Amino acid sequence: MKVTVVGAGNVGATCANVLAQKEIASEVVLLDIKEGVAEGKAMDMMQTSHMLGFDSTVIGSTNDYSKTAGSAVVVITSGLPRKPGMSREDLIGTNAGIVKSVVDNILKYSPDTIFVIISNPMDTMTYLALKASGVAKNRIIGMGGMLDSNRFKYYLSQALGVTPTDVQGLVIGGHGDTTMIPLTRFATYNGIPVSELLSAETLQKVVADTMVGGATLTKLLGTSAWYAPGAAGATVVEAIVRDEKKVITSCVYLEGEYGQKDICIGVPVVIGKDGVEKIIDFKLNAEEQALFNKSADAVRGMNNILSDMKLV
Ligand SMILES: NC(=O)C1=CN([C@@H]2O[C@H](COP(=O)(O)OP(=O)(O)OC[C@H]3O[C@@H](n4cnc5c(N)ncnc54)[C@H](O)[C@@H]3O)[C@@H](O)[C@H]2O)C=CC1
Ligand SMILES: O=C([O-])CC(=O)C(=O)O
Repeated sequence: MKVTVVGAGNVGATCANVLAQKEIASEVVLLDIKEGVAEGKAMDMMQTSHMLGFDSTVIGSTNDYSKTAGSAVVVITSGLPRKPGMSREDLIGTNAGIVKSVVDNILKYSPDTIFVIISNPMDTMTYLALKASGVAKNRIIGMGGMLDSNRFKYYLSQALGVTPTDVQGLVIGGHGDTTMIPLTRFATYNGIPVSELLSAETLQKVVADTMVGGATLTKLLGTSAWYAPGAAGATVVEAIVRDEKKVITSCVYLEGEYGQKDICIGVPVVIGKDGVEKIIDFKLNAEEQALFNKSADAVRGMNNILSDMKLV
C-alpha cells in the first residue's frame, strides 16, 4: 500500500521513517518543495533498511505529484512550524495557502485518498482541507489528539513514577495551548483512577503541563517537536491501512456530536480502512462540556479567518 507524506521537514521525515521502519506502508512517498531534500532523506532512510530489517520502499519527490498517484493515505505536514513565543494560530497566514494547494494537487492523482492533516493550526487546517476539497468527512482526519493524549500519559506517568504504557487518558478539544482538554476524570493507572493516587494540585499541574506540552518543547528546541508528532501521524496511518478500528482522539467534522456542528475538533473516534468510521459521542459532565464549548468557540474564531482569506 502506498502512503504519501507531504513535507519532508522534521515531522514529515520522522513520520515517513516510522512508516517505513514499521512496514506500515510498502511504499512511502516523501514530497517537498525544497529541491532534492525529499530525495536525499528518502535515500538516507533506505540505507537503514538492511540494518533495521524492513522491506518498505521510500521514494523522494521534489514537488512532482505524479509520484504520489494512487496513495491510499496522504499525510500533510507541509508548512511553517512555530518558534518560541509564537502560538500555533500565528501560522495560519502562511500555512493555509500551502495546505490548500497541497490538497488540490494530491486529489489530481489520488482522488480517493484519506487525508491525515498535521500542519498547524491543525484544527483549522483540517476544516480547510474538508471545505476546500469537498471530500467526504470520513476521509479527513486531523492529528492532534493522539499526540496530546500521549503527552498527557507522559506527564501522568512522571507524576506517578510509573511507565507511560501503564497509563490511560485522553485529551479532547482543540489542538491549542489554551483549547485542549485533558480529561482527568477518565485517566487511570491500569484501571485505577489517577485521582485516587495523585493530589488535586498535582493533577492540575499535569493538565497545565499537557496543554503547553508543544510550547515547552518549542522553547527547548527553538522549533516545534517532531519525534512524537511524527510517530503519532504514523500511528493514525497504521490504524487506517491495517483497518485496526482503534479509538484515537482525532480532529473530525462534527454535525451535532458533543453539541457542536460545522467544525473540526478533537473527539474520540474509531479509525479503520474507511478513515473515521465512528464518532464516539459520550456524555461529558457540565464542566467538561463548558470547556469543550469554549474550545470550539476559539477554533471557530480561527476558522472564520479562512473566509476572510477567501479560502473557503
Ligand atoms: N498537529 C500536530 O500535532 C503537530 C503539528 N506540527 C506542525 O507540522 C508542520 C511541520 O512542522 P515541521 O516538520 O517541524 O516543520 P519543518 O519546517 O521542519 O518542515 C516543513 C516542510 O514543509 C515544506 N513545505 C513548505 N511548503 C510546502 C509545499 N507547498 N509543498 C511541499 N512541502 C512544503 C518545507 O520545505 C519543509 O521542509 C508545522 O506547521 C507544525 O506546526 C508539528 C508538530 C505537531
Ligand atoms: O507545538 C507546536 O507548535 C507543534 C505542535 O502542534 C505540537 O508539538 O503539539
